[in-house]
Amino acid sequence: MPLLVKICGIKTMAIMETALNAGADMVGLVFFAKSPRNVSLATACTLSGRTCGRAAVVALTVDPDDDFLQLVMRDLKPDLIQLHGRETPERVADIRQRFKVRVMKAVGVSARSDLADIPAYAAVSDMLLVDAKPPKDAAHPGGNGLAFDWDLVAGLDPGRPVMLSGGLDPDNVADAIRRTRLAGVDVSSGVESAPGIKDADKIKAFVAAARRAEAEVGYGAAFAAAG
Ligand SMILES: O=C(O)c1ccccc1N[C@@H]1O[C@H](COP(=O)(O)O)[C@@H](O)[C@H]1O
Repeated sequence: MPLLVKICGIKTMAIMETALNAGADMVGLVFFAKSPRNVSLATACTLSGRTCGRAAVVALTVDPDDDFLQLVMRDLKPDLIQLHGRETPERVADIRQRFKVRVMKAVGVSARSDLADIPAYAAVSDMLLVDAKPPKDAAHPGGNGLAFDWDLVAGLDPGRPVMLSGGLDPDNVADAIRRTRLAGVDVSSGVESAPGIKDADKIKAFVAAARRAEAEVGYGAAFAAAG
């Protein structure tokens, strides 16, 4: 399978266009009021319209309630809901079933013991995202630009595609891909010039570096060989 590259926290048309032209497979729209990347539903719908099917639209939510999800599903119709809060496996299953939507559950990792929850989430999610566990006093559950020990998730295969995030940037993404060989990479802070301000050159550099590493590692080759 080809490597998936997600650019998260897009707020403007120009940056959406940059991410699409750079070759991002997934674009993330953040619905979290405390985030510098937060967008309104109306803005998200406008941004999403620009994709014209060139990338999957991901709605990033944190412990969303059903009323909010109903609006998101009615107006935005995202390809995927990213759940980046304290959603239990039961709640993930409930959202997936109730709203008939694909879900990607984020799991915070700082130690091997954090991987214990992965099988339960894999059983009820379409994809997983492993991210740095936020510090206890962090204002945000993600988007903190913090990396974790990638060796903890190297080759992780819970039966669902797993994306890597947390402190990735154009300079370290190739190493992260080589070391983990996960299904995809997701970035927010690492392609910004300031919190919430995306940098077009960094986005292009990030996607290019990820694609070079993808070719070097041979993503897709094993899949093709397997038939
Ligand atoms: O981006 C945010 O502001 C955000 C807010 C709340 C939850 C998650 C958020 N972002 C996600 O966090 C990871 C890591 O981001 P970073 O590259 O370390 O900044 C990524 O999946 C973002 O989608």
